[in-house]
Amino acid sequence: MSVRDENIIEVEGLTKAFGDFKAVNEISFVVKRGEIFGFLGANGAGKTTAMKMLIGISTPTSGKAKVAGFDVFTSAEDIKKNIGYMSQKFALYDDLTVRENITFFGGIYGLKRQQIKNKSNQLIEELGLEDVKNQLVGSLPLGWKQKISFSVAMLHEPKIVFLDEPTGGVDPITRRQFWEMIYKAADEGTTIFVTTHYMDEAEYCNRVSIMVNGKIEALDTPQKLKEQFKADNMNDVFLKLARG
Ligand SMILES: Nc1ncnc2c1ncn2[C@@H]1O[C@H](COP(=O)(O)OP(=O)(O)OP(=O)(O)O)[C@@H](O)[C@H]1O
Repeated sequence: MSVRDENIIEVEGLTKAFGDFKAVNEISFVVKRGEIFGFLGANGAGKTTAMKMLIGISTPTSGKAKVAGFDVFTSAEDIKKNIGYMSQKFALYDDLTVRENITFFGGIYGLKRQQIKNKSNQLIEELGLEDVKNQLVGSLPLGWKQKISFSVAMLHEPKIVFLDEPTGGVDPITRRQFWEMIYKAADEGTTIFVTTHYMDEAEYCNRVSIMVNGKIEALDTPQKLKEQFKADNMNDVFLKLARG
């Protein structure tokens, strides 16, 4: 693993309030280049809200954050060009073929026609999609869609990729394959910021933060967290924290 000593995300006292309710309440952390950073928390803990601020689509109420060197308040557009994002709900267009999806998103990310062609061919080969490249994405199993979706989020070779529960509802073998793709991207220097509800996946991260009611209550390597909470596995760590 090639975690480098360069801060690619810097967050300090970041807060998002909806009226009187603070969905994200003064969170602070840094993420290093090439790191796989797990962003955990129970439903409603504030993960998606925090992630939306970091990808430049939601303005924070207060605090500071820099992503890929750009300020979330003043340079949200630059952030969007330098990151990839795979959201929980939106994956790909079901009524476009695999190749059409790649071409469409390549265009959105500003790739040139030849680059899109090269990337599509590379991706189809790497994912073994030759036989299904002209099929509608809607006809493919969820696990395939997720893998294509991840590759599409990486089309423009972003410095960081944000994955919001990328493996939700997918079988364990496909989840494992998905994580192999994550490792490969991290080895190549891409920073991975990932939320998950699967605690076995938390073990695969370099460091993990755990959010409870808008605050980060723990942040360390899986090994250190297990020691700190005298737990056998990340599931126990999570339960101890979430239950208070
Ligand atoms: N636009 C909004 N207006 C008001 N409240 C909101 C808004 N968006 C989110 N919230 C609230 O903020 C809290 C955190 O929500 P968020 O979606 O960030 O949690 P999460 O940790 O991502 O949960 P999940 O795992 O279910 O996606 C929730 O109580 C949610 O109802």
